[in-house]
Amino acid sequence: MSSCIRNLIVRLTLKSPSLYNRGVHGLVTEAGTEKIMDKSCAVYTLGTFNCSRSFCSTASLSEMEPNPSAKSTGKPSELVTKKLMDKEDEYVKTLFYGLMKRERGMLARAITLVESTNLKKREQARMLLSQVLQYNKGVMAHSMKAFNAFRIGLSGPPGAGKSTFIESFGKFLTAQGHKVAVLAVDPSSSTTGGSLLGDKTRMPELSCDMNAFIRPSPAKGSLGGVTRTTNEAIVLCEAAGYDIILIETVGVGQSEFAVSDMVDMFCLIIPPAGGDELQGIKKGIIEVADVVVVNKSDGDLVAAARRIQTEYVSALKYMRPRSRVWKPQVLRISSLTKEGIPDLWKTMQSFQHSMVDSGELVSKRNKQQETWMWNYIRDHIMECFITHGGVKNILPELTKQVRSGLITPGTAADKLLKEFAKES
Ligand SMILES: Nc1nc2c(ncn2[C@@H]2O[C@H](COP(=O)(O)OP(=O)(O)OP(=O)(O)O)[C@@H](O)[C@H]2O)c(=O)[nH]1
Repeated sequence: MSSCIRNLIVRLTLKSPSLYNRGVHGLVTEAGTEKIMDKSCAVYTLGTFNCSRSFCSTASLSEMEPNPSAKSTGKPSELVTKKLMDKEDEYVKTLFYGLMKRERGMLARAITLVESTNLKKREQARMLLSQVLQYNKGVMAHSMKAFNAFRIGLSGPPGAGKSTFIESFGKFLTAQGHKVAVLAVDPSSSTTGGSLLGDKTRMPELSCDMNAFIRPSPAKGSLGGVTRTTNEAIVLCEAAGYDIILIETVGVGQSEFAVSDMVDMFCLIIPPAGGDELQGIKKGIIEVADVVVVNKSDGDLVAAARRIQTEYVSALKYMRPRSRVWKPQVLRISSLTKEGIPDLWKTMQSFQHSMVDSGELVSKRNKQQETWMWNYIRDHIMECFITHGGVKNILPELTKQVRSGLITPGTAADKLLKEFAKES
């Protein structure tokens, strides 16, 4: 029985000699039209395709035939830049198709590319990302969804049990057929020389799971740089078919706030302890939490976990709601016994539905795109600033003078900015 492929993104493998000889490279379907892309990146509208299967995300050309009544319009598309397909960008092309094929190794290499500071690689990363963003947008349009993946931010003080939680929660999700990516944001790794976040040894079972992808935090970088690359890694993971992205952060600097700016839902994980033990939690972070998870609610710790839950429930009552449709919840779980994890997932899904149905998720993501752009600009300007020859020459002396109180920080900043304004 043949059925028509409509409104879907389909990647073709280059198997059909006739189409291949005509230079046909792949097929992109877009909002009701089916398009075929040739090697020079011109995109031809070919009408509908017949397929022996109702849907497959990857289809070989042998399974498809162009509709004989359809005509090629021969119009080039602006969707795909010609540059991408040039020979020197073979690597970008390999990565893009590797992502489409959902190869974990290619995803890891693609993330390494976006993390690179090498100028040529940055250019390649930009090409890859524009292709991937276009692809993700197409997938969303065709599946009529407001998102490809559910992005969940996780934060909490050291020892709260984040990695134990990610291990249990991740396994719970993959058992339900989800594909889970774990990314980490840890700008402190630039000073400690290496990050433990996202370290696979902290999640031994999940790291062996074929439906999970764990990426440690980059070993160096400013918060701006790390969040930019994390934003980009999210987009790459989505293209590679991961439908749940967990972004873990340590409570260092402003990293939790940066993460809350790039996720759909922000989840604060705390241990059943108060006072000094909760010092790691920054003021204000509770205000951005959509759910507070009291972990370790097992054995002798259940009573303490209940007490903490009550405290947080009353604290949240006095906070100004950030959403019209969602009130932050406080749940108790045990990452060791896995008790409470199914209920937590239900709560997360209910959050997701409310946000999608109300349109809040779309506006949140739109706003996040803008924040991402500004972070990118800030990061780039800072990089230009500190690598500027003149600035580099006077920075150590001026810093010394500011520290010893000889000049005001404002005066030093003015001098540095004046130097920066000169040609390097
Ligand atoms: N009883 C109990 N202990 C737990 C639970 N979850 C984690 N732990 C323990 O808490 C300790 C810290 O757990 P981790 O998962 O390493 O905590 P973390 O937040 O990742 O810690 P950092 O790596 O320091 O950021 C370990 O000894 C865990 O075994 C839980 O649900 N119940």
